[in-house]
Amino acid sequence: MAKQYDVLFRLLLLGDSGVGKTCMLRRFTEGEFDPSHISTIGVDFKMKTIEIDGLKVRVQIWDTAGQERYQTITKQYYRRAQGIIFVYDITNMPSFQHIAKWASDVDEYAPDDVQTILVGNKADEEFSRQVTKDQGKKLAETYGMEFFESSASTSNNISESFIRVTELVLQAQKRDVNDLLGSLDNYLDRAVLQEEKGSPDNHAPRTCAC
Ligand SMILES: Nc1nc2c(ncn2[C@@H]2O[C@H](COP(=O)(O)OP(=O)(O)OP(=O)(O)O)[C@@H](O)[C@H]2O)c(=O)[nH]1
Repeated sequence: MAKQYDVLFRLLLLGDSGVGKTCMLRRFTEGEFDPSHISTIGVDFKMKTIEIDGLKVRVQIWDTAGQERYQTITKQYYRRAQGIIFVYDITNMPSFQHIAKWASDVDEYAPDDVQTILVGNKADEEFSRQVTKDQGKKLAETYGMEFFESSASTSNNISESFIRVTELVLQAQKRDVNDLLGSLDNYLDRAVLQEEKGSPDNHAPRTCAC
């Protein structure tokens, strides 16, 4: 059967337990919201195909458990991630403060070129807000990340967040390919020059010793 997509990217959701990672993923992949909280055990994943710049991009999104006791398992998934969404809950200040710890783990275990964004979820719960939008923006700036506030409940900014991190991964891949082609061009130019220099036509005629 013909492949149904052009590229496959691996994304990871990271953040404290209860910030809404599973709900965000379900909202994005299935368009549904379930208000019950069943903590993820270890990791789980869902797939979705989206179209960006005419390319069919298949995203494999890994939903990690926020609970400390699963960290040894979840860290094993950082290594293969190309994009990461850091999630905190705007009604839960500690979940925002812990982003620093999640980011430092990513520094340690994920590839250097991993693309990251920051998302403050549960933006529908304005009345219980503990983290201002400005605080979120500033933290994102500190890490050089783009920032969204989302709600898995109303679906506000859910697709936008997943699509944006996928776009960033795609752009990074294109840059890598262009860099590679640039190096290959340079290499070929140098090889042609060498070849021309080494060619007998370019040497002065040798005097015969005989
Ligand atoms: N009001 C509101 N509640 C939300 C939202 N997203 C998630 N929740 C609720 O928050 C609770 C936790 O959501 P989960 O998606 O299970 O959280 P999680 O981050 O996956 O948690 P772990 O699997 O333990 O890491 C659930 O009761 C959800 O209904 C949201 O955008 N708005």
